[in-house]
Amino acid sequence: IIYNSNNTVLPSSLSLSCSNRKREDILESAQYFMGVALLAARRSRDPSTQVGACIVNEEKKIVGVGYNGMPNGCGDDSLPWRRSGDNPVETKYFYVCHAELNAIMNKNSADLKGCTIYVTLFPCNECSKLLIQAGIKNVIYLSDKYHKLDNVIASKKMLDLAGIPYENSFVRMKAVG
Ligand SMILES: O=c1ccn([C@H]2C[C@H](O)[C@@H](COP(=O)(O)O)O2)c(=O)[nH]1
Ligand SMILES: [Zn+2]
Repeated sequence: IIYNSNNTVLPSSLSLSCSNRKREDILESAQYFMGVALLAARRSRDPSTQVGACIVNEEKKIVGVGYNGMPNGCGDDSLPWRRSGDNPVETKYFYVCHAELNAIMNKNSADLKGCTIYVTLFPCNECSKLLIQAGIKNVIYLSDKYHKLDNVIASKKMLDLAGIPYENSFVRMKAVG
């Protein structure tokens, strides 16, 4: 049975021609997984940078999704979202849980060995430590806007030493076509 967008059943002749038509614009899997990461990022309350992460296992099944947000139970607006202040305790950086951390904590499988993470921002040094220790084997990222910051330089150093490749998703999609 085929339904149209109003949830009414289509006549059989129409449904036949619809179901026979080959769809040309299906999402390639890397686009799909980064799309899930981008959608997760839209849940973030961070006013300046919203990050989403989607962890995928070797069978290409999503096993964890997360976005940057304040720790559970801390309230949506009880902690500051400011980037700067006289005292670092008044900024977000001591509190916010990174998207990668949340994706790992949200995992629905026993472990993450051999998984790939799709993440909208290049992982910081703390997240790369988590990814390495969790057994993640690949990082696909979208933005590298903080590539000049020491934490990202350190992050890449650790990923390199651990033999974990990282790839920009635009480059990857071009290669896949
Ligand atoms: O690996 C990372 C690095 C950063 N984030 C989050 C943490 C913050 O909420 C923002 C960065 O804020 P800026 O205002 O751009 O400094 O991104 C993350 O989730 N994962
Ligand atoms: Zn991080």
